[in-house]
Amino acid sequence: MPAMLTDVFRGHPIHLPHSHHQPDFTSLRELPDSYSWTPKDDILFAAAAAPSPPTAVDETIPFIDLDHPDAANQIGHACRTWGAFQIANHGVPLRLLQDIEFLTGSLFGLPVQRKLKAARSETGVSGYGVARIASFFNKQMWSEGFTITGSPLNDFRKLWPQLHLNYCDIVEEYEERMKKLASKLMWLALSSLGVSEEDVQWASLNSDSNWAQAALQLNHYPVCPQPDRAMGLAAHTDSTLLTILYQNNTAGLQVFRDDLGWVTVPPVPGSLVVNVGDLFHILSNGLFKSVLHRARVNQTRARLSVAFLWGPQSDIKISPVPKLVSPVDTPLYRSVTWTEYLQTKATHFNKALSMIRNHKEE
Ligand SMILES: O=C(O)CCC(=O)C(=O)O
Ligand SMILES: [Fe+2]
Repeated sequence: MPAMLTDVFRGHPIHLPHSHHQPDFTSLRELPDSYSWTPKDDILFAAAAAPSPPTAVDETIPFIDLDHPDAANQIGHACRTWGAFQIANHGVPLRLLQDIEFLTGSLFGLPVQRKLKAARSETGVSGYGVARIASFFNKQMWSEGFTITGSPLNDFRKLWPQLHLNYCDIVEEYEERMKKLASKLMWLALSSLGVSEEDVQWASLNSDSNWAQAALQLNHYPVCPQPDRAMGLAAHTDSTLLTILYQNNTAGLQVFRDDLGWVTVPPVPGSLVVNVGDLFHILSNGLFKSVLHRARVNQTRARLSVAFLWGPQSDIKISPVPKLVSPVDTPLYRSVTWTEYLQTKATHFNKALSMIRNHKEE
C-alpha cells in the first residue's frame, strides 16, 4: 500500500516557528523589520533590483492554446526554454475556477482566530500556516497559506461550520479536473521528446490513473505597505512533476531566466500557469527546466493563487527516461521516489537537485 502524500510530508516535518504568530496583515502600516528583505536574506532578491534588459520588456512565458494542432511541440519548447507556460482551452470550466477563487478568498477572509482553528500542526502538512519553505529564510514572507492533502472535510468543518460540504465538493471537483489535465500535459510534453507510453509504463494512460497523487496549496498575499522590500513567497522550484497554478487577476508571480532575470507572468483571465517541477526535470534527463519562481506583493491589491502540486505515488521511482540518455553517458540523475526527494529538499532546499546528480559539473 503506497504511502499517501500526507505521510510523505509527515515523515519530514519542517519546523515553522512562526506558524502560530501570523500577524494581522491589515493592521500594519509599516513593514516590520522581520518582513523587510535585503539581498543578504536571499541572493536572488538582488536580481530583482537590476533593471530588466530593454529587449526583455515584453518577454514572458509562452501562451499555448491546447486546441492548437501543434500544442505538443509548443509545450515541449516551453518546457525546455522556460520550464513554464500558460494555457488556454484547458477544459476546466470557468465556473470551477471562479468557485475555487471564491473559496480561497472566503477562507483567508475569515478572522485569524477562526483560521487558527485549522492551523497546520507541528508535524502535519494540511491546514493553515506560513509557507513551507519559511524555515530556509531569516525573514518572513508576506503571505499566508492553506495546504490540502486528502480530504479537507475536518479542517473545513472548523472553518465553515455551515458551508463546509459545499466547499469540499468544489475542492473534489477541482482536483479531479486538475489530475486529468496534469496527465494530459505531461504526455503532450513527453511526446514532443519522442517518449511514448512504452518508455514510461508506470505513467501509462491505460494503467489505472492511481499512480499519481496531489496536494492543493492555497496562497494569499495581502496588500502590503512597502512591497519593494517584502517577499510574498521566496524563490524556489517545486518538488513536483508538474504544478498547475491558478492566479487571480493580480500580478505577482515571477519566473527566473539566467538571461532575462525575473520575469513577471501576467494574469490572463481564465487561463492556467503550468510549472515544470524538479521530478519532471529528472524524468526528462535535464531537458525540461524546473522553473525557479517566486511571488511578489503589491500595495493596492491582494493576490490569491491556487497551486495544484502533482507527482507520483511514493512507491514509484523516478529516473531519467533511458531513451533520453545518450548511450555513452550515464543518466544525469539517480532514481528517487517523491518521498526521498522531499526528504532531500527538506534538508538541502534549492540545492536538492545537485545532491542527486550522478556526476557533478566540472
Ligand atoms: O502564488 C504564486 O504565484 C506562486 C505559488 C507557488 O509557487 C507555490 O505555491 O508553490
Ligand atoms: Fe511554487
